[in-house]
Amino acid sequence: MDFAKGHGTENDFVLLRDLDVAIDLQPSRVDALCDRRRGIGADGVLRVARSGALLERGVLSELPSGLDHDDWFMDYRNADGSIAEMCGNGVRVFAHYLRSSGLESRSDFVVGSRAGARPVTVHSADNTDADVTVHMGEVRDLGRSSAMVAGRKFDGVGIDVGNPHLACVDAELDSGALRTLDLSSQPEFDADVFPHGVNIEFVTVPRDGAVDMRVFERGVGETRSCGTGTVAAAAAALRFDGAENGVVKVRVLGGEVEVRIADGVGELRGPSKLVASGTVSDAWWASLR
Ligand SMILES: N[C@@H](CCC[C@H](N)C(=O)O)C(=O)O
Repeated sequence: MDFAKGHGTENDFVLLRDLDVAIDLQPSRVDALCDRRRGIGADGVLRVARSGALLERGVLSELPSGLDHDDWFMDYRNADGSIAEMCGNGVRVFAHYLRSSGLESRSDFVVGSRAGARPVTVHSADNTDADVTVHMGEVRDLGRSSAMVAGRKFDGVGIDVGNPHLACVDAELDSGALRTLDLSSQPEFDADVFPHGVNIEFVTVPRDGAVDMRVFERGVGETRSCGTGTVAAAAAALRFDGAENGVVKVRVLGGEVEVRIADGVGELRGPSKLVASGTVSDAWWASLR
């Protein structure tokens, strides 16, 4: 089984090219593949296939809105094997892989996700680096909620970007305090508001159009970046300033991305890097249960 490894601002993925949808991605296998000691190591897995093939093989029960059979589909799995609706950094890396592997030659095309179609613009791409904009769709308000970290309460706003987020812009959180926040375990959150779990962003107040962010991802733990999380953080930061629309630079542990929010719709621009490719041992893969 061939794989590629890539990351978007150090949110890293194993990509599996599976146009026939023949690979069984049961959770225990994804978990092992993403394990940084037992496997290759990654925050998630991106199966590369077309929407129609995933539908025919029963991986999708229906085509998400706006997708045609021929559209590419990013079949995303979190490191613990759970399925998530969307992954913003993943879409950039997925689009980069399509271009670098020769599967796609256009600069503008659609990448499907369980949250629906996510059109991309590939501004530049070579075999290692790319610069990609993802049209992230609707940014929906889920109301106010809060998270607890080490006995400290963080107020935030629930935001749906295809997947659920709680973005906590905190006036007392400067970049130093953000750095020392202990995100080694799951922050507490209100399961009545987020019955399917939530990705939680801790965000400094906007200054000169930029914020710093750390994130604890559902199904993964702390990651060095989360693309959908940066869109949620940008929306929350704009709202903190009393604005609905604008452009926000979001600095994460693994780099920096630019988010544009206009009329309730998000756009994410940032880098992608492809760092390796190789073969997963068939015997090892078959031995996983
Ligand atoms: N890292 C991703 C988000 C991946 C999914 C998330 N963990 C979830 O369960 O919703 C991103 O870049 O958006």
